[in-house]
Amino acid sequence: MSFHYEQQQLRAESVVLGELAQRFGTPLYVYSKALIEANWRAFSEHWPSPHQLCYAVKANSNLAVLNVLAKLGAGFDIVSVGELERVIKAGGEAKKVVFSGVAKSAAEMATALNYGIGCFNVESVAELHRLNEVAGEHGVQAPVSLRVNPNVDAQTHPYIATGLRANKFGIAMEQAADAFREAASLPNINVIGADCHIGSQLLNTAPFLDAADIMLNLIMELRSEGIEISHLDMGGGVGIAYQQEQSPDIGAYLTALRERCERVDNLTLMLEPGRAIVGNAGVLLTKVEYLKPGSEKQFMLVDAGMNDLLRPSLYQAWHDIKPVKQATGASSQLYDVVGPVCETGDFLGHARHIAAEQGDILAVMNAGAYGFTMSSNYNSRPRAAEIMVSGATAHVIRERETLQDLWKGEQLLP
Ligand SMILES: Cc1ncc(COP(=O)(O)O)c(C=O)c1O
Ligand SMILES: N[C@@H](CCCC[NH3+])C(=O)O
Repeated sequence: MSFHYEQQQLRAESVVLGELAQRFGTPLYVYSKALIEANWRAFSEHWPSPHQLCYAVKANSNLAVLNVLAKLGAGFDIVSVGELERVIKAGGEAKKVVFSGVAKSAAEMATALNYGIGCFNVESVAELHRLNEVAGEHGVQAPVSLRVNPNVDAQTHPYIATGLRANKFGIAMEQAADAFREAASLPNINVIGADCHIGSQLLNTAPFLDAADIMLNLIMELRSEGIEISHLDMGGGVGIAYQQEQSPDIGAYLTALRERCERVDNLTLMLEPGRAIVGNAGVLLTKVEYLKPGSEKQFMLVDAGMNDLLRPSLYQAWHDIKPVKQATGASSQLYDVVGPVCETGDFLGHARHIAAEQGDILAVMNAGAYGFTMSSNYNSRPRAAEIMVSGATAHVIRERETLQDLWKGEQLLP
């Protein structure tokens, strides 16, 4: 299944990636439907009842991806009205949506209330008051969970750690109980949950379990005061193997989490996985434009850049880079694989041994999460097309942007 070589050709399920590059051009994102489904089931099959899994839409928000997950019964974690509208368009149910994000506007709150979303994950007391007002204007009570910042070190890249005191996310642990009391006193707020999300790409599950203990203690304290928290949402963050790391065993993690939660009665558990669902289910195909022997290094110049896949430039993230055809005759050499964007920081991989020559197609692996969703039009580069493979069939799920798309809405002065 998924991405593998067969007769020296890299395939997505049974589709040859080199043929997709020829048919649809590059740069090209390609996803495996079967792998997305298998990743989802790794969570849902280990997850106790009552439960709700909310896929984090920011990881990959293509409508086809959301639709595949909606059909498996997924809920969704969103951070904007744009993501909410995508979920609805893709057939997701508003009541299974949780709305995270530190700076929700009043207009976004109103739209979410109109759709009847499942829960607002509120991240500050100021936001709580705004939501109370907006809900009042709509004559409804807003279902609310407060996002707590448990001050646990996620042991991940500093840009994607979110659960430390110094981070902007959630309500500080020291202030959390008071914030819940305040929430419970507001007429248009219905406090139903508590949540946290300590960071992304965690390879060790111990910080999640530490955070769960902290959250469970808080929930017990609040319940003893009559504040009936009915769900605990532990966010996303489960990491994947980009290099040779050992990724967490989902079953073991969920079992450990479940055992901890058993000490609180009638508590619904929720999770918001993103990367673990789509990360390894996508690749970015790119063509070698030139080989350039420098005086110090050799460069492999490819047609995908930091605007297509930002992770290496932003986090020094490592993605494996493989030729889609093995044994082409090219000899393996050491290259910096760099893109066409006018930035020294525009690279896909440094110091890689690759056997490829001009015109060959490479696959940048594990690019299904935070790949296309973080892409941009920098240097006036149209964004890539996206393909979803299912068995032997390749479906275009997003057309390549055209040059006309680039200046849509722009106006010359009169
Ligand atoms: C609130 C929230 N939930 C879920 C996620 C998904 O995280 P991941 O893709 O690491 O599972 C994120 C992103 O880090 C997030 O900010
Ligand atoms: N964008 C990040 C993950 C951050 C998730 C947002 N909370 C990445 O590519 O790894």
